[in-house]
Amino acid sequence: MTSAKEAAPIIQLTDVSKWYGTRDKPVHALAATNLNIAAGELVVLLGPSGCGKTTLLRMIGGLLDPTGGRIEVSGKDLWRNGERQGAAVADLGMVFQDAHLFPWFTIEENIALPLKLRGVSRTERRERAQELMDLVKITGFEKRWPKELSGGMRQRAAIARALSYDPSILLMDEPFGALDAMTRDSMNVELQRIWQKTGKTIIVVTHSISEAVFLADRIVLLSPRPGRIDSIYNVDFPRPRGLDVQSSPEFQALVKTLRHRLSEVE
Ligand SMILES: Nc1ncnc2c1ncn2[C@@H]1O[C@H](COP(=O)(O)OP(=O)(O)OP(=O)(O)O)[C@@H](O)[C@H]1O
Repeated sequence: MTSAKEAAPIIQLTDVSKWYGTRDKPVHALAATNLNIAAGELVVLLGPSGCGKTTLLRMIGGLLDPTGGRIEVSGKDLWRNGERQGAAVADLGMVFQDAHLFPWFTIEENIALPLKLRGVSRTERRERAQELMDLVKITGFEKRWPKELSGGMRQRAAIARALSYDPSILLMDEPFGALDAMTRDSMNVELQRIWQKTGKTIIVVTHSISEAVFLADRIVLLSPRPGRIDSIYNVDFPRPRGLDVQSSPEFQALVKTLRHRLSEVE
C-alpha cells in the first residue's frame, strides 16, 4: 500500500517567494521555498515572529499572490499570470485567529454562509450545518448569536464554516492563539479528532512549540530575514494523542530541540 507521504502531494510549492513593496524599501518576506504536503497530513508551520508563516499560509490559501514560483493545489495551479484560479481555491478552507463570524447572523447562518453564496438550497444548507455542528460539537447553538458563545465555541463554528463546502485542505492561522491555555489545549485535542474523522489535509501556523509537537505529523521550522525553511521535523507519537503525551520524555526532548533551534535562528 502507498503511504500518504508517498502519494502525489496535494500541495506543491516550487521556488515560491514573496517580496512586499513598501514606501521605503521592498521587504523580502519569503525566500524561494520548496515544500510538498501529502493528502491527509497535518503540518505545522512554526517560527519566530516575522519569519513569514502567515505570508506562506496566505499564499497557499490564495489570499496573497507569490512574487515568484509556483503553487499547485490538488494538481492545479493556484495562480496563473497573477490571477487566482477558482478551481484550486475551491479545495481550500481558512480559519483565522479571530473567528470572523458575522454578528447579525446566527451560528447556523454563519456556518452555512459559504453554501448560500454558492447557491445551495435552504434545506440542504440546514442539513449540512447540522452535520457540521455535530462534528465540531456545538449542536444546540444553531439559533444563537456569535456574541452568546465562548471564544472556543466561536472557533468551533469557524472550523465548521471553513468545512461547509467540503474542501480537502484546511489552513489555520494561529486558530487558538486568542484562547486561554486550558481551552487551547482542549481545542487542540478537538482539532486532532476532527482531522482524524474527516481525513482533511491541515496546515496550522503557530508560535507555540508544544502546540506544534502535540498536533503535527511534520513541523516546518522557518527562520527570518528573509523567511525560509530552516528544518523539518517528523513527529511520530501515536494517534490519537492525549494531553498526557506532553509529559513524556520524548515529547519534552523534541520541545527542547525545537526551542534550541528557534533560539539559534531568531
Ligand atoms: N503587507 C505587508 N507589507 C510589508 N511587509 C509585510 C507585509 N506583511 C508582512 N510583512 C513583513 O513580511 C515579513 C513576514 O511577515 P509574516 O506576517 O508573514 O510573518 P509571521 O511569521 O507570520 O509573523 P507573526 O508570527 O508575527 O505573525 C515580516 O518582516 C513582516 O513585517
